[in-house]
Amino acid sequence: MITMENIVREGHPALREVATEVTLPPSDEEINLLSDMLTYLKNSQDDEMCSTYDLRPGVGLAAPQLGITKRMVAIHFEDLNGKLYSYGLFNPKIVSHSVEKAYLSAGEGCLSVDRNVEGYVPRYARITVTATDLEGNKLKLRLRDYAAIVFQHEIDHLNGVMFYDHINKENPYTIPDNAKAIN
Ligand SMILES: O=CN(O)CCNC(=O)c1cccc(Cl)c1Cl
Ligand code: NI
Repeated sequence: MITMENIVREGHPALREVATEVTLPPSDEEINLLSDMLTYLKNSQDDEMCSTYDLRPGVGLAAPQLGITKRMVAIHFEDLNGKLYSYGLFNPKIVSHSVEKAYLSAGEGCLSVDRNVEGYVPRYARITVTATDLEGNKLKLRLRDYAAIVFQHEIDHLNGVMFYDHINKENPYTIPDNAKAIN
């Protein structure tokens, strides 16, 4: 099982590389890895597992955070309307996005960042993502608000981008232009 020991931290080169596309169909090793990434997220959202294995909670995880520069991400969370987003994705790609931006008023955090970095992270309010899931289905996901933000945080990891790269250096709490707050 994946634990925090497997997660690389700031300074590890994998976090600043552009990850490589996975050749489809994925190998058994790649399928098992992506499945283990999804399991990490589920474990990290279970109080027992969290305390037993000293896990930090997460709603997404990208392979570069394990030092593996492949375009694979796992997402697992329930939004405020109770909609479950649970995906293991190969080669996710943002194919279109809104002009409007959005940001989490609570800011963002990252398992690969062992410190609190304050400030608003401006992102697209709505995105369309194509990807192949763990079962080999080609997906086209239209995402908005919190889901859109989480997917962008993960896809950023595949491009060597950290959430704080987006924060305004002069004033971290600058309200980004044309952006709406998401609580
Ligand atoms: O790359 C994934 N992680 O680092 C997992 C830990 N961070 C989170 O779960 C998290 C927390 C707040 C906002 C966003 Cl957007 C995310 Cl993604
Ligand atoms: Ni992260």
